Amino acid sequence: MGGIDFESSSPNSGNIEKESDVFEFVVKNGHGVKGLADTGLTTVPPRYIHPPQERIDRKDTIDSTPYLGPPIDISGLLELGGENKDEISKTLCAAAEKLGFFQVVNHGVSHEVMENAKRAAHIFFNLPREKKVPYLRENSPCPHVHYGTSFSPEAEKSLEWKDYLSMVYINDDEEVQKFWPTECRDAALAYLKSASKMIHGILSALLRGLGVDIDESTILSYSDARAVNMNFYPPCPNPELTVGVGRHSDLAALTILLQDDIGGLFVKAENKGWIEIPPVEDALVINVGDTLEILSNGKYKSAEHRALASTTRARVSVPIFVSPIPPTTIGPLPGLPEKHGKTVYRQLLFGEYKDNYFKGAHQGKATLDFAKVSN
Ligand SMILES: O=C(O)CCC(=O)C(=O)O
Ligand SMILES: [Fe+2]
Repeated sequence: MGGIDFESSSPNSGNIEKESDVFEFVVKNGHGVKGLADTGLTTVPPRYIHPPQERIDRKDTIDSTPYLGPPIDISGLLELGGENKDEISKTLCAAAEKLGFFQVVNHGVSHEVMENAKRAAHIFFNLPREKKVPYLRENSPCPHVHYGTSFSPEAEKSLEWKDYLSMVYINDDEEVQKFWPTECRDAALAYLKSASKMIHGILSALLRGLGVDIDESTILSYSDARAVNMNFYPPCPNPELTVGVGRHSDLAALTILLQDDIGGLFVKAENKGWIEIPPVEDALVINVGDTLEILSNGKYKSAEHRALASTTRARVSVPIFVSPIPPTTIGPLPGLPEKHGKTVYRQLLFGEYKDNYFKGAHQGKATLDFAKVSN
């Protein structure tokens, strides 16, 4: 892992001692936290140090057994006339209700497709800065692709030890996809496409499992927009002082997360404590996002989660965020408030919810307050 190419970077590179220099170097000049890690620093700069209550310590986790079952084999859900469809659907609904996170196997995405997606993430983030800066939000040729670091650097007191690339997919419009970086376009598209059947199967099972009438076109409308993100957590000298991703719940209806073999994904279990979702070869992690919590009137949990960087290896994860498009109304499905005897969330546009979600720094589960009915 050599040093960074100071020649081609900013005028103040080579001197990133001051906090403002760190921000300039990592965020503004697009070196990312990868560029910072490559300088060979031995302690994280103050801007990366999180308050003690936000830091992640594996020793503080609680036993996952009551919350996280074994990976769920969903092959029967995806096959035509699959035998144990009902049983699988019930298992998925119970997991979405209990923790909001579960793992699936036999989901239709091949080992090769998953390996290629992770490899593409490593390839992209290992590119020289010059190849990545064209995708910074302010430079990006298309609103459907951007490269960045941390969640909302301008708004955050402490930054996340993470760079990411986000690629939005609406349909097979090659005009849009042609703006995705060539280094990861094919791998991201193959992953997205082979996950499609599983996404529909899981979303249908969860929505139908709510026990109210819902038609096929409504189910489909909640997954009209998909984004593949590639998260990159470079090796970190002090993972105990910083966070890879801070506490948040996802905006999406569903998230399909491909994590590598390093581990470090932690989920809050019913306010009892944090559990780690262990890497399982060929499994995908599925989690309920805020949108599905809202649609389900609070029955399914959009759990708070966060991620830890590793001292020795670069960790990658590749989530697919499955959402409606902005003009879609979200709110408890008709009939649910009556069934539950209460209305937890109001009806609002997904676009309104999204704008509020991205307004500032991560707020844990507080984002959901925006959609709560006022009492
Ligand atoms: O990297 C991970 O394991 C989690 C990433 C995550 O939570 C996200 O991208 O929303
Ligand atoms: Fe997340």
